[in-house]
Amino acid sequence: MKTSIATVSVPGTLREKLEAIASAGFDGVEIFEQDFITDAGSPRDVGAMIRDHGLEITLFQPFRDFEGLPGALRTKAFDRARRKFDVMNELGTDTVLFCSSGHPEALGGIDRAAADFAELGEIAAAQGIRVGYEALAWGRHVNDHRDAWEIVRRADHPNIGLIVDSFHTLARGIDPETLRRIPGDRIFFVQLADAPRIKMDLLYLSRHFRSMPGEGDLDVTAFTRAVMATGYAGPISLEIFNDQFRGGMPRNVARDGYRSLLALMDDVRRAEPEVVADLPAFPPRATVDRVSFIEFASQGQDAEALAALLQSLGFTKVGRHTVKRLTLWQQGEIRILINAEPGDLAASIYRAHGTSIYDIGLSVGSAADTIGRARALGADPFAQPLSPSQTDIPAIRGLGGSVLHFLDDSAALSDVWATEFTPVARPGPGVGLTRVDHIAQTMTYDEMLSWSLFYTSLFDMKTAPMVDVTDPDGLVRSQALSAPGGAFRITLNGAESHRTFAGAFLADSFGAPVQHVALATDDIFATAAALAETGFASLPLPANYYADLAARFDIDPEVLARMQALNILYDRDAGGAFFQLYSQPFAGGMFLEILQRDAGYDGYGAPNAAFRIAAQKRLQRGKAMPAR
Ligand SMILES: O=C(O)c1ccc(O)c(O)c1
Ligand SMILES: [Mg+2]
Repeated sequence: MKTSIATVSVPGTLREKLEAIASAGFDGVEIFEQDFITDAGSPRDVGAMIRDHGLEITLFQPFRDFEGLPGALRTKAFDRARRKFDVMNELGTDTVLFCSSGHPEALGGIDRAAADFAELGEIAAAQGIRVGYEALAWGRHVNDHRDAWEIVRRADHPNIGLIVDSFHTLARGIDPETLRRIPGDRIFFVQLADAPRIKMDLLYLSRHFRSMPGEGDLDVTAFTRAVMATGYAGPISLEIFNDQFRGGMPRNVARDGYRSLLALMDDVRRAEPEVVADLPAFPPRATVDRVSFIEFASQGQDAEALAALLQSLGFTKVGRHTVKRLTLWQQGEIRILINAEPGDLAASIYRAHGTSIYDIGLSVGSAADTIGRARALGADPFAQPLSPSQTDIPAIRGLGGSVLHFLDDSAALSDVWATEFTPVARPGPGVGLTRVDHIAQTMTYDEMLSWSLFYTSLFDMKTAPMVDVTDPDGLVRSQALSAPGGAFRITLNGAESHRTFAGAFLADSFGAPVQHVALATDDIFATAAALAETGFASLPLPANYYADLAARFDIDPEVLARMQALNILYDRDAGGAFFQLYSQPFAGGMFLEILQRDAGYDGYGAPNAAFRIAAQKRLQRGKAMPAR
């Protein structure tokens, strides 16, 4: 299988694009004509530069408005084609994409278009060129791959074939199974792109909102399975027009593309093993059973303040690391570490970001397989010097330079707590916190797709629809990802403005990755009552919020009064009820959440987010204002 990506998908100058594409691991590139024209090199020089990067030119594109034109326009279109074939020969590529015409004077008619392509086929054959015809979803007369195929079939020329693009088929709601009846050797090229399912003009959606396969809502896997089942053996190429990617870092965009393409082809292979050839073998998506630990980087007085907060939340300091300045706090199955070791990554994280959660330990089916898949998909492995008594726990880099460690039931990894920590106390009674429900990460809006791809390509996790959260000073987009049964949940919060609570946290902490952690209890009223005794300060909510709850839901007035007294928030959906309680912000905008969810409630209390943010900001402003 040959992997490819269109130059239009990656930001930068042509040279920057090629460097990024080659280093991500692609075999080839589609040259988007504009990227070639803007370069100062001759076609031969550009071709040589591409090959010097170890890349093949898989396609030259696009040639627009060719078929169905009358008179002089038709003559000019053929002349244009000849000139472009010459350029292609100098560049060193033999396949070109002709997209269906949008020309206002194009006449339509399947036989007219077929006749144009039959004639073009002769010219192409003489110049050693293969022409692939693609139906644009907004083409004037041809906007469906089935019609494009009929034109190619009737043109009946060996140098004229079909090009299919998942966007054009899936965004129009055309059943991808219809591809299975096209002979694979008549398909000259395959382009892949995903997109969000939003009602929008298709041209606009395609030119601005395409995304890497797996980042959107289209069934690119079904499309690719159908194409591969035809026997198609040419390049598989990404063609992604996306506004955010245009402003991104070339290397990151190319790396994400390669990651998404490999994950996709692996899915196709697992569904239809006989249709995918020469894809390197790597393990399936990892199953995450739970969050095994959460590690803070903190030192000195900040670490003491954090320890006091954990104590007020009912955690017990149960262990001290045998060699490092690392303490282990526990309650239920929740383990929290505070790392004050001077030489560790934790120390540099603390210096750069202040107290922050920089390391998350996940309990997975197989730590070795998880690392195997992560490496295959281009994740960065993480390691730091260990003392001889320390266990080498497999790890990779996560969001914002943070770390993800993987633990499993293997002999070496299952007893790290016993072997590396000296017990200092038995866990106390606690306040009823049982497990980590979810981890909330904050990033810029432009990074959201990249991080959702990171998690969904590596772990068995699904994305929930994006929701808008209003902050008094801007909008925050929030997307949840969850493993089956909610065993592991992450919410990604994309801030567009530094003035939002999320954006200010991001700016003030120089990009620290975790803004809050939600801990589960089976009885939030009992937990809140216990917390009232420990000196824990919850986030106060206004009476208006509770009046609104009373209006929206049928809550027993006595229960509602207790919720108000304890600052408990509420939500309900068809699956059940959901209760939340927040800590006051600490360490520059971090906070903790305590929640109780019915088994059937799969959300995160999104309707409450705006009230939570307003309350947090009110508290911050109150603290910032001098006492009078
Ligand atoms: O948006 C376009 O014009 C365009 C051009 C070439 C393609 O292959 C495509 O899918 C879209
Ligand atoms: Mg295309």
